[in-house]
Amino acid sequence: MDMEQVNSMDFGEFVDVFGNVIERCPLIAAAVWSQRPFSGLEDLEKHFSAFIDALPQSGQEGILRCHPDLAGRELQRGTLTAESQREQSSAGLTSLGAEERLQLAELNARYRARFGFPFVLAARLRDRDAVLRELARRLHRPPAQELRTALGEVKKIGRLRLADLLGGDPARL
Ligand SMILES: NC(=O)N[C@H]1NC(=O)NC1=O
Repeated sequence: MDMEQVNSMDFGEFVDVFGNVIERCPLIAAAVWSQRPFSGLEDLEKHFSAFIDALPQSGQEGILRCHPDLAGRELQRGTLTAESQREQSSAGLTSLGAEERLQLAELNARYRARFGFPFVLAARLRDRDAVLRELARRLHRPPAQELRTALGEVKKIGRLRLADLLGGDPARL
């Protein structure tokens, strides 16, 4: 898909294609569509990012709450989005042993109790040991700093998903 094709999409097509760039937040793609034409992948990514940055804290936390837990109930039930399933699988989270799954569930619950939103991290960029390490590390950080980090991870996930859709190199975004 090239930018000319992206820029010629009507609203419905655009939201169909880019609606899950930010997990379960098609509203963001709907808002970004009005900013077309886009000069390239980087430009498109900037618009997603700017929308997130412009939200009040309640909206930013809402975005985080739209994310499924890593190796959580949705994975067990098979109800993850296709993108999330692929990402969690690439970090080895779909093949955890019972003990690791329990450890992750316990840390996820502690994280959610402390911050009020789920632990979010770009799973494709880590293996399962790194996921556990990061979770244990971020659990103790000040809430304002943690919100910033978590939103940074949402943007990384979005950048990788955009690069998948547009055939770009995410490292060069
Ligand atoms: N909780 C969480 O980080 N979920 C996300 N991470 C990722 O890479 N895909 C997701 O759905």
